[in-house]
Amino acid sequence: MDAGGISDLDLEKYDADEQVKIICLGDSAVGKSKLMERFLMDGYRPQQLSTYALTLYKYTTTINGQTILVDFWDTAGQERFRSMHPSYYHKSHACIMVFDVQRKITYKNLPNWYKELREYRPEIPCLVVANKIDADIKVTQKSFNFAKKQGLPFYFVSAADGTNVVKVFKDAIQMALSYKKNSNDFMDEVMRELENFDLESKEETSDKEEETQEGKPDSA
Ligand SMILES: Nc1nc2c(ncn2[C@@H]2O[C@H](COP(=O)(O)OP(=O)(O)OP(=O)(O)O)[C@@H](O)[C@H]2O)c(=O)[nH]1
Ligand SMILES: [Mg+2]
Repeated sequence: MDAGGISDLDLEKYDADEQVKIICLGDSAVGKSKLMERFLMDGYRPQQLSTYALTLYKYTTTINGQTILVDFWDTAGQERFRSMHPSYYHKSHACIMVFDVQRKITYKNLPNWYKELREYRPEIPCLVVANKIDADIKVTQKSFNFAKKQGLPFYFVSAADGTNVVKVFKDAIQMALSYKKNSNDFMDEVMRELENFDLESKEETSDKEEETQEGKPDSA
């Protein structure tokens, strides 16, 4: 909208039929940037320094003959301070909230992220993503009930091997679009689909099994 200097990317905007903004939330090092990179470049570089500047990824896709421009926002490492600048949330249409299945603390912090999200964006679709399942596939049998309690769609993913990454981002785009169009149809459809989802069926295991290596940082 605010075209200062018009770059090639800005020009795309004017050709797009629809434009949505999708934000990513979650503790540091849960894999937010890797997930974006995985989806956008279908590649994965195992080592990278934390993000220190806000990164905006532009993605164009065609859905039902319409050109959709998606702005994916990745954080500036502000999450270390447990709070994002309000402009991060401004006019966003969907949120991908990520935790690391190998570090329980990142799961425990989800309610804080969710609370802040809802202060700024009470209604936007929010997808909960359990990342790094490649490190130990058994985690998909543990119960992570936060999403269920809040009535949010939940996905087990891996930025490392790509499991479910495309699914999450495609669903996020669809939900962002339907939010913008003020319809809950797609959201309902996804919730129904996820209820029958294979991995989800094993979720009623005990809370104990949720214990992982709490506080253990990823080795660099
Ligand atoms: N095993 C495994 N490691 C991953 C996966 N995704 C990310 N990582 C690793 O986790 C670390 C953090 O990933 P980032 O994508 O930088 O995490 P981030 O959430 O963007 O972190 P900040 O930018 O600091 O907020 C990196 O060392 C990645 O290589 C995954 O799916 N599996
Ligand atoms: Mg990052």
